[in-house]
Amino acid sequence: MNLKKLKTAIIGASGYSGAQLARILSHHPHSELTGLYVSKNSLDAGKKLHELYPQLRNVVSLELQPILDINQVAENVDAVFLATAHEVSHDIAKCFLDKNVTVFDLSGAFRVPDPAFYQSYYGFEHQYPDLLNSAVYGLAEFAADALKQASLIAVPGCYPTAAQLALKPLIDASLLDLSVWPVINATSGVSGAGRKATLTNSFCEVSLQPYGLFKHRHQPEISYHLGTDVIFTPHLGNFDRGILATITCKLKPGVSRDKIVMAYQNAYQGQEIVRLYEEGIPALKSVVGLPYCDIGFAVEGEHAILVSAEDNLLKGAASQAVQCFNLRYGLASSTGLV
Ligand SMILES: NC(=O)C1=CN([C@@H]2O[C@H](COP(=O)(O)OP(=O)(O)OC[C@H]3O[C@@H](n4cnc5c(N)ncnc54)[C@H](OP(=O)(O)O)[C@@H]3O)[C@@H](O)[C@H]2O)C=CC1
Ligand SMILES: CC(=O)N[C@@H](CCC(=O)OP(=O)(O)O)C(=O)O
Repeated sequence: MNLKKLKTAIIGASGYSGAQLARILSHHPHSELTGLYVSKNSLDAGKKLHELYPQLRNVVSLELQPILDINQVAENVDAVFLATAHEVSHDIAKCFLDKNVTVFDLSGAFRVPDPAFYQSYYGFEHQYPDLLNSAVYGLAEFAADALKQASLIAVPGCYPTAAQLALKPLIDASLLDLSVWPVINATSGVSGAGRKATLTNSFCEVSLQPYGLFKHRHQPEISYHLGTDVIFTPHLGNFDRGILATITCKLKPGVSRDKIVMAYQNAYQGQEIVRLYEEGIPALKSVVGLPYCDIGFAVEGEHAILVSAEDNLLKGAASQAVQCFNLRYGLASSTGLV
């Protein structure tokens, strides 16, 4: 492929997903990583990224810069990755779009095209309904065509990625009895909460525990994009990285194991990043540090249990954003990732 190197920048580069992006984009064959940005008053401004993440020594050489003039940053890049809080992404995406910069937003600011959803689940009034309508939801394995024309890409949430990759092929193939809502139980490592210290994610406080029961913002994100109601319960686990989702669902009468295998194979044929287990069940240790989502399942009578595993910072955030970048610019989805 003859694509020139595209100039890229990361906003929120000192955060957990921003640092993963920096690692990936600094050796991606079609990215020239030109800037790593943090907030205007960030205590990390002026530091090299490897001062925060020693594993990036000799991998990423750029310094973290305070974002003083967004327009100036926008004038000098082709694509920007927003690894920032929802409210920050919401406020700054338009500045980049106005300068014809393609925006890959890792936050939830543009994932569901319904302004009322933001008031209920994110606690702010969305100011850009037109952008909500034009944003492409970047569940990479299902969005290749839409991504080719996209200017604003809403990278799915970490739990929604794991849940949808397991459920969507079976829903699309009409194998599930959706009068019984699929039940998604998923456990995330603490890095899912971001780098800023809080009491709930401090070492001595973390203990395996469900949270956000019936109220987590990822439930409507999953339901909207799957087109069906679900019960979603996230759990916080006492490990740093990874999400494991265990999903129970009811099959339509007569649906066999073979039909499920076929539905997954049809959906993921040629998709390197989703790995199907025809035997065995995925575990976190097989995906942490890697861009894959592993999917396995078991069937008993009219029920199936689906299991998906991913690294929340990679397939759940940074590497999926790079898959979207690849597809946006006509590259193979896994370029620079495997
Ligand atoms: N962690 C995860 O597993 C996942 C996260 N996400 C989403 O990705 C986004 C980033 O998450 P995560 O990496 O965890 O977050 P972190 O809290 O780890 O990092 C946030 C980053 O944003 C910077 N920042 C804060 N305010 C501003 C600002 N006004 N302008 C520019 N930079 C700013 C912070 O640096 P400083 O404060 O020093 O300026 C830091 O670099 C969030 O929207 C999150 O919901 C999505 C999927 C998974
Ligand atoms: C363990 C943990 O706290 N996880 C985060 C979700 C991860 C994430 O960042 O998802 P979004 O991009 O949708 O915010 C949470 O439950 O809020």
